[in-house]
Amino acid sequence: MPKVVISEFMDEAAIAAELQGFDTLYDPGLVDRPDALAAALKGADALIVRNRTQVRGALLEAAPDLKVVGRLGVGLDNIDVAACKDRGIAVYPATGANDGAVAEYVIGTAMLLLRGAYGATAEVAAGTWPRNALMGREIAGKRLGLVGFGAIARETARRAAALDMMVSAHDPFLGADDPAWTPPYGGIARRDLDALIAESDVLSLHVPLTEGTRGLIGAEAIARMPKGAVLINAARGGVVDEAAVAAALRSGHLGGAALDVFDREPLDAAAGAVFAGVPNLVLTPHIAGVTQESNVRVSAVTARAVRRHLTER
Ligand SMILES: O=C(O)[C@H](O)COP(=O)(O)O
Repeated sequence: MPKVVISEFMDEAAIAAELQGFDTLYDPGLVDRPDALAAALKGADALIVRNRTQVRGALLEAAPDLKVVGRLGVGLDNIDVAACKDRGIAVYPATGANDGAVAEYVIGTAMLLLRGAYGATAEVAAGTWPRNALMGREIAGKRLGLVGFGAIARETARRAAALDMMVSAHDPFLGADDPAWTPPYGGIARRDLDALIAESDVLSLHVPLTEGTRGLIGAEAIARMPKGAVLINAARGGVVDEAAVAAALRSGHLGGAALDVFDREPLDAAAGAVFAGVPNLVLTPHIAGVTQESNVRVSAVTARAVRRHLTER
């Protein structure tokens, strides 16, 4: 009976539906107990992870029988994909299953930060009536700039267009004749990165963390964004310089920012100190892609891929 180890949280109904008949160990706390995880991996055929379990080096050494890794998400930066390939271990990301969740996060934070009206509950309840101070901006007519134009960015673009935004994107891996630039709801303006940064009222990042994207949006790039622009990073920490974002919000050059991902996760109190008292800032704990609905989809897709790999090969 194939043995499956699951080291981070997932939807238990998907385990019951897709992995019945397997010797399954579901312990979402294993990620924080490396010795227990290594012991559990002895004789394991499959491992299912989110983004915290580091599937490389010592872990792979501890799992000589591993045949498949299921990734409950799309980013693969916690997996040494080349080492897995060398060992004949298949890796299945949950491609497409959390696109909508991230797209809603981007649209939601863009509207929240442009409007700026939703943080006054205590003042209003206390009898202050800050109408002029809370006169914010509409999303309609603003230009959304997408850095990277893969599946999540495209879902974001579709929602943005429905809200009457203008949409531009930069993606060096997508040729000018790719049909993605001309979706049925209207054209996406194809831009180089400098032009995109200079013209976007809302700039949203949709790239993996690589040598080429680390530090992509630093102080210099932020200075070239229009005054009052909103920056959203629900992609990967390290693509954005967090201290530069904090400084630009304090100076008022940026009108708002939403950061869901960080150079160091979890963000500890020392690393988070840079954000203390910074205005117009939304910080969330790497949750843009994780909703109740996406957890169900991601878990089903991943468990199914693992089951098929173990039974149909
Ligand atoms: O890569 C992803 O899909 C997101 O970062 C979410 O990842 P998760 O599996 O850790 O929720």
